[in-house]
Amino acid sequence: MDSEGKSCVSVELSDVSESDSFSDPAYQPLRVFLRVRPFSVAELESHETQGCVTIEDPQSVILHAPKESPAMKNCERGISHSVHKFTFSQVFGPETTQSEFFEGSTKEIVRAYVNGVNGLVFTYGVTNAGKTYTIQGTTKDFGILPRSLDMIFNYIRGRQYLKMNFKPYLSNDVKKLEEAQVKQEESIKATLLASLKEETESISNTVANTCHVEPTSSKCISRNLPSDSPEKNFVPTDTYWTNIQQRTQASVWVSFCEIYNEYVYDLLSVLSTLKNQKRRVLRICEDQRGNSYIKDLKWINIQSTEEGCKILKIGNKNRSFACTRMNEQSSRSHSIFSIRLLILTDEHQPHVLRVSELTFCDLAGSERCNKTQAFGDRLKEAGNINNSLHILGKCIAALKQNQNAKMKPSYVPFRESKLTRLFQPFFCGKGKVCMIVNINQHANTYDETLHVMKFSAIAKQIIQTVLPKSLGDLPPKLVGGDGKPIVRFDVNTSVDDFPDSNETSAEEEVDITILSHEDLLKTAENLKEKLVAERQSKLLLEVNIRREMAEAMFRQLLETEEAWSNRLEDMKDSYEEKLESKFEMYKEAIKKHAYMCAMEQIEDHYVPIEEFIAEQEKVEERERKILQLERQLHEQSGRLLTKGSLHSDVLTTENGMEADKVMKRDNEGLQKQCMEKDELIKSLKLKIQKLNETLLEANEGYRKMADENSRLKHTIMLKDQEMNSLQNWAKRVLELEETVSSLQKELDEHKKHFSVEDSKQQKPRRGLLANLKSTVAGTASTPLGRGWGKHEEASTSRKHVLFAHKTKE
Ligand SMILES: Nc1ncnc2c1ncn2[C@@H]1O[C@H](COP(=O)(O)OP(=O)(O)OP(=O)(O)O)[C@@H](O)[C@H]1O
Repeated sequence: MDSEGKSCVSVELSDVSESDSFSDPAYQPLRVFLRVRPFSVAELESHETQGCVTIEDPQSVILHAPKESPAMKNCERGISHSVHKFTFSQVFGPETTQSEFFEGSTKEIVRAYVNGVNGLVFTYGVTNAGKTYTIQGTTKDFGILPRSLDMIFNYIRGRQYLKMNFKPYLSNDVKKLEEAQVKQEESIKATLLASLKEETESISNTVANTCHVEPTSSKCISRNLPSDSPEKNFVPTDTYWTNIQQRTQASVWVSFCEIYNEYVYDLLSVLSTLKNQKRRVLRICEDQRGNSYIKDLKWINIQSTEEGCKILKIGNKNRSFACTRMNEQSSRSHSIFSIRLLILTDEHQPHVLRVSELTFCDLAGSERCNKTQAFGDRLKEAGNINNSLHILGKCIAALKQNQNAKMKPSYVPFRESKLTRLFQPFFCGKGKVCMIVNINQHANTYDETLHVMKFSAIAKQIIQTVLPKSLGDLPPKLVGGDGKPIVRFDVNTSVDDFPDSNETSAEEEVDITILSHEDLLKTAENLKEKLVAERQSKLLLEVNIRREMAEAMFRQLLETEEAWSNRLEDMKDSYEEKLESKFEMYKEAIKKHAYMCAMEQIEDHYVPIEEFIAEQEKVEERERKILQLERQLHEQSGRLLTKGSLHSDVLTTENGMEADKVMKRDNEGLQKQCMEKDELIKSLKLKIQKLNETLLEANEGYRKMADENSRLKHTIMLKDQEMNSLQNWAKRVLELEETVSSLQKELDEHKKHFSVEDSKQQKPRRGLLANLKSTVAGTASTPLGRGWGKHEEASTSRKHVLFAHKTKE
């Protein structure tokens, strides 16, 4: 890079060295990896712009803004840089294989996971950047998820607990199932796997290439991994495990769900073929330790990588099935695949030693809806995706800020979206997090990619996560088939150490009549907080949706205006062209007509000009002769008169008679010639007159053309006026925009007002019912309640205004 380029570089990670000091994975709770997708054959053939992404070294990458991109334009205006440098835990270039990527990114987390540390791996990036490819891979080249399953089964090989009577329960507990329940589990699993009949063959073949399934079907040995692969020689580092491994066994359970439009759906629920059957929405709850879990989510026991892959395929199938039915695109939802590893001890009388969870989340494409031109359902969908990713960004930014002891700790809004609620335990010190940033090298998605990189730059700066007091690190509980606690799994703890088994396990299942006064107050307080958070998130969502709607409408109006003005311009041009061509046509016709007339006349009376001149000269010559003869006649007569007086009358008479005869002859000849010439002159005058008439006709035609011309000019003027009225419309749209922003400010003020008023609401503690009543009444009568009502009215009136505008349109 030249010096000029260097001066343009904005280094996004100022504290790289600081985070590098935590190079020991044990101290690095969040690692951020970058994977750059290679160009596809089609992209290479279409000469997709290259050179936007340059990998500088294994930790850093440089983005160069392509020409004509908004980023480059901003750079030219001096608003931002054209070159950005980003650093990551590791950068994987386009040539990286799936195996190399797994080794370098996820393996560490799986190693910790089998030793009891929870893990979260999520992919982030724009659509088509390779997120799904990285997590799932292809049937020929597995992604990190099948590879992790393979590693887990390799690890527990020979120590696998094959019965299904210990099942994951709530967030971190285990349920011991009765015989009947075990049978039910087995039948659920069989039904689920049967739903993949047709694909079974191909999966078996593919997985057989990866795993060699032993007769028990529970043991799977990697074949596609090199013989010296660390997986094969993997030795648990956990000393505790090593000491007790002789009597430990492991049971693996998986779940697969998706978050679509802020609703959680189970992808392992067998869907009915009925067309109008709606998918069941699942709820996110919290256990008494504050850990989130998805209520009623299906957990399926798997006994090999092959089964895991089948479950993945079934979930994908259900996902795409639901998508086709609702006309969605798969990348419009966040998919979450979780693996729970139950470590059991004592073969004869098994107890659960610990439970660990590894979650893979394939986030929806992070592109913004402005680019996708979304409306209606698509806009709502994009709004929800944007919102959940935005809240994830807010949580990450808050976590980053809270690392700084000098700054006031800020609220981490985990509860504002389903996604962050589920991620919360991982970000709160309950495990390791690995963020995989996927990017492609397309110039046309450069701005989105830059946005993704900036997001990840903040995440990369998180070097320490929080552990709130409410999230105590209690060991898992064992409950019976009826859901009542049996024992808490701690080898050193007896059953007696545990409090009343009727403790609340999920917030929505609380029976308030059994709660003490203090607990009730706490519950009310919690509910109030949740209500506030819920309202805030809804408000935020509404503001976002409104803003995006307004933007979309404004864009649409601008486009309409542009289309109309283009149409007007086109019409103007075409009218002008038509006018010009008509005018030319008439001109040509007149010329032709005049020429034809002239030709006709010329044919009838054609006298070549030379002849005409010669004739004229002849006439002039003759006139001169006549004059000469007349002069001679006068002279003669004069002389005759003189002679007559001197000579005899006889002579005079004879000579005079002779001269008279000659003169008479000459005179007659000349008169004849004169008459002929007069005729010629008359015919020529006639010709000139006819030519004049033709000229008049041509003038008349020209006058008509001029009239037509002025009429068309008038039409153009009218169209100009129409265009002006459209421009007035555009101004009105701008005014609407301002109204929307002022409404937004109003909403913000309501929010502020609410939070101030809420903090004032401290009531004296009284009896149980009185407290509840006052809490409810207080909430209803708060300025927020009223403000909320007002806001509803305002929003309704705004809707009316918008509706009125739309009707006008
Ligand atoms: N590292 C890679 N090597 C080869 N091909 C890749 C790689 N990464 C992605 N691809 C290919 O690129 C295409 C898009 O990848 P993928 O579907 O994983 O993108 P995505 O980010 O999950 O998209 P979406 O958000 O729309 O679901 C696929 O055809 C995939 O096979």
